[in-house]
Amino acid sequence: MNEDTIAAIATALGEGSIAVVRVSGQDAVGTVAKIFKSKLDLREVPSHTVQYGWIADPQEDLILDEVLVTVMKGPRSFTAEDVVEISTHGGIVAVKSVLELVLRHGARMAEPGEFTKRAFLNGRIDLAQAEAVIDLIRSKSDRAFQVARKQADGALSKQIIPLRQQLIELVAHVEVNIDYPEHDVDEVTADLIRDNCSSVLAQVNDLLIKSNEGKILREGIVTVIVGRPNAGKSSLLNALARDNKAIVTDIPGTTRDIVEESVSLSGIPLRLLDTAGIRETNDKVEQIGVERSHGALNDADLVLLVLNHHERLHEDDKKLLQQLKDRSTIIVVNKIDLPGQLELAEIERDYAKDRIVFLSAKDGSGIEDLEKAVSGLFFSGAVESGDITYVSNVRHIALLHQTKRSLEDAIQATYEGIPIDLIQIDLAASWESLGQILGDAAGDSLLNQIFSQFCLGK
Ligand SMILES: Nc1nc2c(c(=O)[nH]1)N(C=O)[C@@H](CNc1ccc(C(=O)N[C@@H](CCC(=O)O)C(=O)O)cc1)CN2
Ligand SMILES: Nc1nc2c(ncn2[C@@H]2O[C@H](COP(=O)(O)OP(=O)(O)OP(=O)(O)O)[C@@H](O)[C@H]2O)c(=O)[nH]1
Ligand SMILES: [Mg+2]
Repeated sequence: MNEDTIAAIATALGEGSIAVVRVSGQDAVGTVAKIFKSKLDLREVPSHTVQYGWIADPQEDLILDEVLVTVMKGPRSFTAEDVVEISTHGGIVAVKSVLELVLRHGARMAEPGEFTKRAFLNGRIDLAQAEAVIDLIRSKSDRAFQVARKQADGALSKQIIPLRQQLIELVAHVEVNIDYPEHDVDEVTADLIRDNCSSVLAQVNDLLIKSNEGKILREGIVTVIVGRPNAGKSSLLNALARDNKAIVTDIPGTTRDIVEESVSLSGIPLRLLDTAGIRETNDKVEQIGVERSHGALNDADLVLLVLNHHERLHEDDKKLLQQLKDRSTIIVVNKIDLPGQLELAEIERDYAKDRIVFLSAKDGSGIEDLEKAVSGLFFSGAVESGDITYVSNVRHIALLHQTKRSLEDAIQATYEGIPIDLIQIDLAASWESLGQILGDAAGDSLLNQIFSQFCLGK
């Protein structure tokens, strides 16, 4: 258990109705008790109760704020240590002055992710669950949230733990049965290793297939091309597919139904969907097309928003720019072969430069820049694929691959007359790499790297 008591603001900084200072550690109750005035002494109150009172600077006899204080004694708390939460009035002034006072009375400022790190170090959650907490905070869609939610509850861990158990029992069993390690494996032991490794391998493969990577490799990233009529969406699909798949005319409202095509951009498989141009229309068929465009947009992993370089921004463009700014979106400024009218500054307010690509779907110039932008997004992990999966974290996927290789090596070795003590090394390695997913024996540098991605106060 950690010696020192940490504190941080747990809520977003900005105007809001309530803000929370979170304090955790051995002396959390004692620290807050020094600055909290109420009917009861905070050191005496029952755990998991809320107290009404005032935060006051005892030296200056100055009242800072009227608050509610929650006491949660370890181990029944988020960190498994004593936790005290102070709910202050919203806005940054009240909460900052309360935090400063807490820091002057014995707590130290928490590092980013330190509360969750303590929950891990104190054994309340494993590393895969802690990592899911970051995904929870970052998730931008209901589905991404659901995936993270499941993992935070230990869905992946629950599948890994029995596999590790099976492997450790195998290692122990083989250990007892080898009298002469330098000799070849006898048939009974070889069969035992093959049976167990194959069954674990099948389940590891299953996890990999269900992982994001697996889904993307099988089905491609669902990529929707949207924009106003005549922006050049169908022309872009054709340019990327190197084929005249979609009908292109200069009549706005040409595309009515969704046109689908699988393409590979720098080796990344995309399922491209060309959609009807989004606008208000009285044409019944076109209306249905526009509805389908919105539907496709909701289900997309990646969005290519096509704007016409030769025209000024339309209200419909502005709406889409706003709607898509928190999604995995690339802005495609098309028709750069024509003189520019588009108000770029307005787009650059909400979109980073590496998310904006200039091209001409007509003559093909700039298509490579789009490829670069897509692979940039993909490899940074910003593109999240739709389905509920257990494994979405690249660290977990890499460790599952490592486990798979060790298991395959062990199975192979039983056929090649390799000494048993060498096979034991492969078995132990597979047990260890599975354990690393859960954070077994995780080193400081890995933990720092993971937890530093958190926000302050988490
Ligand atoms: N005010 C507040 N709201 C919050 C959090 C918080 O820390 N504070 N959370 C922070 O993310 C989330 C809730 N997550 C939590 C997860 C575990 C425990 C906890 O105390 N677990 C103990 C005891 C369980 C029990 O009493 O049954 C345990 O699992 O041992 C608390 C909050 C969302 N809302
Ligand atoms: N000059 C120029 N014209 C282009 C370019 N891309 C598309 N066009 C022309 O713009 C017109 C509309 O292109 P489409 O690809 O059909 O546009 P769309 O966005 O699919 O339109 P809808 O299906 O009606 O929503 C056609 O006449 C294209 O030839 C480009 O890069 N440069
Ligand atoms: Mg079209």
